Amino acid sequence: MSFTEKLSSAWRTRNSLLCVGLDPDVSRFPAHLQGRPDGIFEFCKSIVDATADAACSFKPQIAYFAALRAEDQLEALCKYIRTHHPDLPLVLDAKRGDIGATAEQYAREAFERYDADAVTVNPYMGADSVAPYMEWQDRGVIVLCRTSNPGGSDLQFMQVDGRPLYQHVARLVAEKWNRNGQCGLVVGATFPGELAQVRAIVGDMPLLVPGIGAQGGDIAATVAAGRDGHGAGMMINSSRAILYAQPLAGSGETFDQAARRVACETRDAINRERGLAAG
Ligand SMILES: O=c1ccn([C@@H]2O[C@H](COP(=O)(O)O)[C@@H](O)[C@H]2O)c(=O)[nH]1
Repeated sequence: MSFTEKLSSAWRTRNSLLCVGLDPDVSRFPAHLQGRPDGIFEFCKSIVDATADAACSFKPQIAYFAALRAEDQLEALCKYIRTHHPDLPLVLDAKRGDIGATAEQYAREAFERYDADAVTVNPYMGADSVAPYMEWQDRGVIVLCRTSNPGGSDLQFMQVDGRPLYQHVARLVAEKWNRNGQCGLVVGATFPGELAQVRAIVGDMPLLVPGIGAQGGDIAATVAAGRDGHGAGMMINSSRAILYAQPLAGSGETFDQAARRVACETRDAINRERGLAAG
């Protein structure tokens, strides 16, 4: 099954547009997982199991693993997700971009080593820098378009031939790069106006939408701007707000139970804006 088929199926069967981001920050782990050699894997595994039925996908961010020389734990986590939650797409957030020969190696890293269903890439180096990922026709290639951070405007808002650069990226991907129907775009929830512009350009292409939760993006505005013709079309990512959810005072909640509660609340808040019942 291709990435886009798997994602469409997950949207339907899980009744969720929530992508759970896996950005493990050891300093925020519960005490019993700090200092353990497998602590990153165990933390993420608990989050994955606790949130899987509220999610349409998982998105590990590679930097959090690589910075701690914990790529082996990322490998183990990816294998765990594919074995225990095989119906949920695994999006490796790596934001790669380089010349073709090097991109071939990055593609192998994402799709062989980690066996991800999709990877995020940077379009700045152009068509030949993304071509090696497209060779993996059953995998997704998710291209940065209008990122969620304020500094994204420095380049992405530059006017080129009367239109902001991010709109050229959206058009280029939709009209030229997406020959196999395997592409998606990253568009931040922090910019719903631009999200609506991108949706108008790319039709039903899947969008990875980070920026709700810790970055403060508005769920109602995000759903209104980014939904596709079927009321889906987005993986709306939340990482820190779910991973480090505070257990309710006096409730005895564990960290993963708190994460589950926030994930379910976030899924339900998204679904309310889609006009769907909670749960
Ligand atoms: O434009 C972008 C692209 C990627 N990200 C990534 O998404 C998560 C967001 O984490 P939160 O804790 O929910 O803020 C993180 O992995 C970023 O690297 C993004 O935020 N914006």
